[in-house]
Amino acid sequence: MSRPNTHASPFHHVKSNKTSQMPLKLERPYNVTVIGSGNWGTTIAKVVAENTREHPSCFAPTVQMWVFEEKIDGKNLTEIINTEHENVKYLPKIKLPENLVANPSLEDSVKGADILIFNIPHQFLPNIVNQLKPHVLPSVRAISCLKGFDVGPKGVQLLTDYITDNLNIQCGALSGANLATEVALEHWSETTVAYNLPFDYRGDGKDVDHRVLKALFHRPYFHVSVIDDVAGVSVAGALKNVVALGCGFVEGLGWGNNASAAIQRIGLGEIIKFGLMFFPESSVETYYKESAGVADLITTCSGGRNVRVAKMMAETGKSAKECEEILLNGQSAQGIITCEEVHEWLTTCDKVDEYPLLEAVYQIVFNNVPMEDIPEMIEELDSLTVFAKSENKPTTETKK
Ligand SMILES: NC(=O)c1ccc[n+]([C@@H]2O[C@H](COP(=O)([O-])OP(=O)(O)OC[C@H]3O[C@@H](n4cnc5c(N)ncnc54)[C@H](O)[C@@H]3O)[C@@H](O)[C@H]2O)c1
Ligand SMILES: O=P(O)(O)OC[C@H](O)CO
Repeated sequence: MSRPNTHASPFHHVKSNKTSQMPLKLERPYNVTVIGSGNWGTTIAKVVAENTREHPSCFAPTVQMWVFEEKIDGKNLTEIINTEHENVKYLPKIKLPENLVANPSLEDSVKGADILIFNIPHQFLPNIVNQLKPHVLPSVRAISCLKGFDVGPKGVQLLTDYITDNLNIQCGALSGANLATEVALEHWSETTVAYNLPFDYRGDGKDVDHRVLKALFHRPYFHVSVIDDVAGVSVAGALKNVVALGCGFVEGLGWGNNASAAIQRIGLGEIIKFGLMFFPESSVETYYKESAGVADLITTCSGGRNVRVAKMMAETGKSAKECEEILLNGQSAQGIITCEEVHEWLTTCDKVDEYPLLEAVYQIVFNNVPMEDIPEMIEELDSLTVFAKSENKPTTETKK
């Protein structure tokens, strides 16, 4: 079954040109804006600003970074970033390039931009996109670093498609095994960028393509692979956060590495199944070959914010929201919202039973189901004889 009512955007399905060995020559340098300045938003802005500074013939050196303004000890965060070159709240102790300019005005930050990089917790996307609508031309190209889905009248939608549909611009995705602090410290890692050329592609050297994106994101410490599979990259990035909550539960219960590995194995299976069922354009190879696939699952389940929040839930009995607030100082654990979106969608299409782990995480987070029940909740039911819990007598339940 694929998504009902999915809007067929005029943009999506053109295969991109491959990265070639020829030096990159553009008709003019592109202006780049990063929308968002949290833990990952600031890190990606740093990566990009280092590259724009190094390649002035391809990119205007100054990178605008839109900041959701807030006061830190009575001072505007934008002012602190622009004078101390540090995001003291969301990425402390990391020096930012001086050509990265924090801007509190969304409208002003995108003025003249050729490339927009979306990097905010995805619950804020609808509001941001609404504000941007009058200010973004269709010639602009975008990359989304967001993790999550939009579930609404169009069914389950990728956030890249949400951006395309609402702003009428082509949008790709960036995702990988990328804990922000490690990338910010310039420890080596890999990432995946997925992008398709739009139908109104203006031609080599006149538009954003795979080579431009590689030049924009690749650093000696941040190795970029550019592919076409926007759906695969997006599905893997969204769902691994839900799986990471499951890992946090078993870790917090003290069940050890074997239990965490079991959750990741089952999680990977459900991620691939979800991708192929609802986004059949995604490629199974992306889930196990790309950094955005299994590698991101592993790193997120080892040291991400979702695993930390879930572990604290197990250890303290506090709710997900309470733990997020206590642990993350304004940052967001996206798995909490994503498991709700996934539950809503699977309920709508009557497929909840086919995703026992994703559903178990939702039930634990939102309905206080005991996390100790995880093994029974995720038991694979296909052609198994299951013992009815209460009476301890065999029943035969077979998955529909
Ligand atoms: N942090 C990571 O390690 C990491 C790595 C890869 C991908 N991601 C993904 O990147 C995306 C952005 O994550 P992040 O870590 O940069 O954000 P974050 O979790 O640090 O969130 C904090 C940001 O949200 C902003 N914010 C708060 N209220 C807001 C509002 N009402 N409107 C708009 N913005 C508001 C804050 O100003 C701050 O910039 C997420 O989808 C996340 O899953 C994160
Ligand atoms: O800290 P998390 O759980 O939001 O995950 C971080 C990244 O997505 C890891 O690649």
